[in-house]
Amino acid sequence: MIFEIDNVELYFSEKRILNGIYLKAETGKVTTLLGSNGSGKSCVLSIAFGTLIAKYSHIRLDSKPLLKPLYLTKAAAYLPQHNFTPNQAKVNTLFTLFNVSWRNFIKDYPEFKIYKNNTIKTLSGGERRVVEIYLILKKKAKIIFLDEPFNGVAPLYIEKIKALIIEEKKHKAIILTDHRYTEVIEIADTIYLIKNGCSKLIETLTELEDYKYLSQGSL
Ligand SMILES: Nc1ncnc2c1ncn2[C@@H]1O[C@H](COP(=O)(O)OP(=O)(O)OP(=O)(O)O)[C@@H](O)[C@H]1O
Repeated sequence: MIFEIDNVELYFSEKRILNGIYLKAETGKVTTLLGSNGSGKSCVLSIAFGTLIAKYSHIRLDSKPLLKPLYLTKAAAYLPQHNFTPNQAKVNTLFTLFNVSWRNFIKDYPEFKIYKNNTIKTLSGGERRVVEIYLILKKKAKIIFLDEPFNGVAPLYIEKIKALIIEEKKHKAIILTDHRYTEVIEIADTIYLIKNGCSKLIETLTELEDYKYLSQGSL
C-alpha cells in the first residue's frame, strides 16, 4: 500500500502552522518525520489519520483519493503522544480488544507476565507505553502512525521496539516521529524534516545540520 498526503494547509485561529506538506509512506518502509518542537509533526499525523481537520489536505491510498477519514477505513492504527488506554482496562482485556496475542507478547517481554490481570494504570509510565506501542504495532492495520514511541521508554525496550518496527514493516507502512533522532535515523528508510510549515525530503543526513534541525557536528 502507498499512502500519500499533500496540499496540507493548517491554521489555528489566524496562525498558519502547515502550508506545504508532502509525505509518502509505503509497505516495507519506515517513513519518519523530524522537526523542532511545535513544527507541526503531531498535526501532520493527526491530519493523516483523520482526527484533525485542516483547511486543505489531500490523501491518496494507492494513488486513489481518500474521501473519508482514514481512521474510518480501519486501514490504519495510531499511537498518540499520550496514553490512549483507559486507566481501568485490564492488560489482558486490551490484548483481546486489539486482537493481539498475549502469549506472543510475554514470549518477548516475559517480565510483563505478572501484569496480566492488572489494570493498565498500575504499570509504570514506561511499561504502559511499551504495552501501547506493542498493541498498535501488532494491530492488523496496513498503515501505522507512531507519535513519539521512544519517549519515556528505557534503552533496552527501545531496542526491542526498533526490532519490532523492522519486523512489522515487512507488511505495513510505518510512519513515525520522535525526538530521539539517532534511533529514528537508524530505522528510517525515508526522512522528512518539517520546517517553516513545509516538509523537506532529506537525502543526505548533513541536510539536518544545514536546515538547522541539528547543530553542526552532531552527526
Ligand atoms: N489545538 C490547538 N490549538 C491551537 N494551536 C495548536 C493546537 N494544536 C497544536 N497547536 C499548535 O500547532 C503547532 C504544531 O503543533 P504540533 O503538536 O503538531 O507540533 P510538534 O512538531 O508535534 O511538536 P513537539 O515536537 O513539541 O511535540 C504548535 O505551534 C502548537 O502550539
